[in-house]
Amino acid sequence: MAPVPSLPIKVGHIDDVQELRKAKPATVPERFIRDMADRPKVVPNLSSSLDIPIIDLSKLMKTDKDEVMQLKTACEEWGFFQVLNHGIDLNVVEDIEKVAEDFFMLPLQEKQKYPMAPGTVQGYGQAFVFSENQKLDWCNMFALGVEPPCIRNPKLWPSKPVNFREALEIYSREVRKLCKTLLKYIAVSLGLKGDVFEEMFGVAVQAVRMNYYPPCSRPDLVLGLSPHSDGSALTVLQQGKDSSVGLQILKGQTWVPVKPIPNALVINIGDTLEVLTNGKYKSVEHRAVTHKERDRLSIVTFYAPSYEIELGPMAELVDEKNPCRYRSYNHGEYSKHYVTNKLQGKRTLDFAKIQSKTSN
Ligand SMILES: O=C(O)CCC(=O)C(=O)O
Ligand SMILES: [Fe+2]
Repeated sequence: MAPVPSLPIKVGHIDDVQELRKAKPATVPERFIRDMADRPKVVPNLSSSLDIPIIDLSKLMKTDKDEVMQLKTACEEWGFFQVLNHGIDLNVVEDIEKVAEDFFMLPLQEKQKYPMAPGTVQGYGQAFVFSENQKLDWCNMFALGVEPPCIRNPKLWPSKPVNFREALEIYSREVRKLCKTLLKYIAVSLGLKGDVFEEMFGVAVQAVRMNYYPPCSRPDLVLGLSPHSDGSALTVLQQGKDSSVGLQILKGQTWVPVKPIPNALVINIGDTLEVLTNGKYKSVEHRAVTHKERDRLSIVTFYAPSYEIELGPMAELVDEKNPCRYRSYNHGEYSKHYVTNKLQGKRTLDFAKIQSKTSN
């Protein structure tokens, strides 16, 4: 979450979706209704045979060869996996969920004490809205920069619920450890030294976004969150315990639902890792859909290198068969590019792609 320009941005009136839900208008307001091609197909109870891979971290930490292979396949073929035995205490996971839920359930007036200014990405509101005619997501967001301390905006850290700050600090510390561990084994799975990312990243940037999706009377017309890939190196996503299925990832031409598994965390490869691995491990487009009766909560941590570093494909992953597919750039610049553009699939990564006939 890099700083964003101070140009005035006109986004028009943005309805708060929780308030809309309470008011129960006869129709969904036009700004939320997607163009035909972008609408989610609602396929009731059709359980997809495709499931994203599951990785057991306790096995990885014993450098179990099979598990490292599974991780490699998960990163190469899916860009997404669920991690079991992630080592984060259940209380820590439950506490963050509780404070996030309590925050979203506060009266609007209280939440609006922490507004996300148009064109910025921290605070309460809707991120990635840059114009009056842009379609809106059926989602309320609350996002905060966490590490390093210089990216924090203390005015946006809420005083209610009272234990919010403490729960977020503890959770973020644990997720940071998890990201470092995962990156170590991701490096191993690439045949690289385990500490290669840790050494390269400097003081890593960590931000959290809590997404709350109220039920929507017409889930067939709206999206909870527009299709996008994450700008991070790695993302850790916690799905609320009682939440409906909502996250979907694009595999080929199919949107595959990510079914919540109790006590698992969802991990995905972000754009930064795609660039560093020269496209061997790709970020994958994903989106959220809504449900007619059930709400959904997700708590998402983005983990990325320091804004200071220059990055590009790692030399070990570039050769004659795998020519360099991305240019080198400053990570802070990419972050700024990411947060100043609307979410539109993987288009943000065009920033770094070297266009060639063979690139995809
Ligand atoms: O709510 C979800 O499952 C998706 C969230 C997400 O992709 C994001 O916040 O970047
Ligand atoms: Fe995402």
